Amino acid sequence: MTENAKIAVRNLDFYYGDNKSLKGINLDLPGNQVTAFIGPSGCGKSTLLRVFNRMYSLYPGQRATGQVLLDGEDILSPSYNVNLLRARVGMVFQKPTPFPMSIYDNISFGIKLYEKLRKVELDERVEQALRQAALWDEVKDNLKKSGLSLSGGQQQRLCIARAVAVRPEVILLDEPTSALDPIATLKIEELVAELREHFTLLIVTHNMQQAARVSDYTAFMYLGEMVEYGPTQQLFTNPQKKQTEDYITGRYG
Ligand SMILES: Nc1ncnc2c1ncn2[C@@H]1O[C@H](COP(=O)(O)OP(=O)(O)OP(=O)(O)O)[C@@H](O)[C@H]1O
Repeated sequence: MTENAKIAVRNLDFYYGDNKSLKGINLDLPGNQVTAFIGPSGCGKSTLLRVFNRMYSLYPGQRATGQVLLDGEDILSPSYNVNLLRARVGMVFQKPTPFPMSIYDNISFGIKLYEKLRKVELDERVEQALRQAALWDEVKDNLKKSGLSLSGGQQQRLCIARAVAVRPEVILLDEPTSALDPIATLKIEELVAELREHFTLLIVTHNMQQAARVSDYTAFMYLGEMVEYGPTQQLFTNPQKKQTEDYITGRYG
């Protein structure tokens, strides 16, 4: 394992029933960086992302073999507590999914699951999370309003605030801008770049320009395999594999 790997993936296979969707993945992901996962539809990007917080374990018939080491500890081990894992590895989905409750409660809900805070401390944490998600100025006078009353882009930033509020180490983003307009998309991209100061971010995107704009490292996947992984600039300007070159120049996918 390289010394600065926050997450090290070792010989990871993933199965939906009998269907093998990830094949022998090996990867070292650095901390406090943004890594983008790209590749044609069905190549396994979302499947891989969902392994990092064991989201798949909610579904019978889905299983992973191999190792995923978070700071050296195997999170796939049955003895690794999944609640602890979800606190360490947060997730933001494709469609904004605020809870049907107030903006304040959307944020405080997750914090209360893990910590007992006094009201003033909770207020501070809610404000801090909303500031980190670049949403505070827009909602500070309306914290009691429903999270569902916000625009799509604001709702997605609320979901990011909800994720950062529990102070995870890693944040998984599964195509977080695909339901948003270009301006809301730009805001989320800027936010992702800022958040790397405090978190390790892993983002699945269909959009190669987005990967090039927001990420430090890019992983190109094809048919369940990790074809190429490296610094984003190198992968886009000087790919080492022909498959990568074909994909980024638009020859397939
Ligand atoms: N719930 C499921 N049951 C069975 N097979 C699945 C399931 N979800 C995904 N797969 C299969 O696993 C493979 C990888 O899918 P995955 O969704 O991870 O790809 P992806 O790269 O994220 O695709 P997209 O860009 O279209 O979201 C595909 O062959 C897909 O058909």
